Amino acid sequence: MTGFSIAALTGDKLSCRRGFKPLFRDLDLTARAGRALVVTGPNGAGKSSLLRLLAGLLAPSAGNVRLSGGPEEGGLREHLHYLGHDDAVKGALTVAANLDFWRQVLGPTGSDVEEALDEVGLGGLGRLRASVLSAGQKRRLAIARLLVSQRPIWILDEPTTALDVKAQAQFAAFGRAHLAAGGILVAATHAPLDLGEADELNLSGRAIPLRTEEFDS
Ligand SMILES: Nc1ncnc2c1ncn2[C@@H]1O[C@H](COP(=O)(O)OP(=O)(O)OP(=O)(O)O)[C@@H](O)[C@H]1O
Repeated sequence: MTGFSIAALTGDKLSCRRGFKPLFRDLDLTARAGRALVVTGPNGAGKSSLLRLLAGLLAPSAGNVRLSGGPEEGGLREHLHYLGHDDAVKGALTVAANLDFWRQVLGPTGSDVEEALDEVGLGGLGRLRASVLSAGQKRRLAIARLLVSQRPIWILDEPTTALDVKAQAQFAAFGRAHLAAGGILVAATHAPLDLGEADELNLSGRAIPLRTEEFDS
């Protein structure tokens, strides 16, 4: 992997609402190159919502997200990989065609398709229709997107869901290699990810209590 030059992804005074519900307010965070930021907290605490804010997929109700250092050109979205809960696998396409699609969309700057499938343990399955993959295999295919295009920022929502123990260890190795290359990695998780020394942002206790008038507005 090549070295990356973006120094940090920062959220300043972030506030978030989902529907009528305020989730958190005035949240400051920094994800630094070379050190994972792990977002934890109970179900419904707002981890996925925060990751969507950081990825530019959801607008904060206040505050902003910014990059420091790195190339001037391109917005945040051109520099990041976002893996949500949904694996974004098209069942009607083959495994290889799914990955090739993402390689073209995200930029073919990493491993080629066959290589990446081998790396995630899907070698030999490229010609299979993706609809027949198991849940863990679909997650492996989603993780292969991280390998076919080199992007400095990885924003990952529960990346090891459905992965067996070996695939979890493989994912951890990919994450550590990304960080060693100077990448930024933010992950929401309920389980340890084995990414080396990491910063933790725990959203429990940050939830804003609902007030009845918020149901009425
Ligand atoms: N599109 C939406 N519209 C309204 N409310 C939403 C929407 N998406 C999420 N929410 C609510 O926001 C809250 C936080 O959801 P979020 O998915 O961010 O939590 P989470 O911490 O990632 O949870 P989990 O650990 O269960 O994945 C939940 O109460 C959820 O119902």
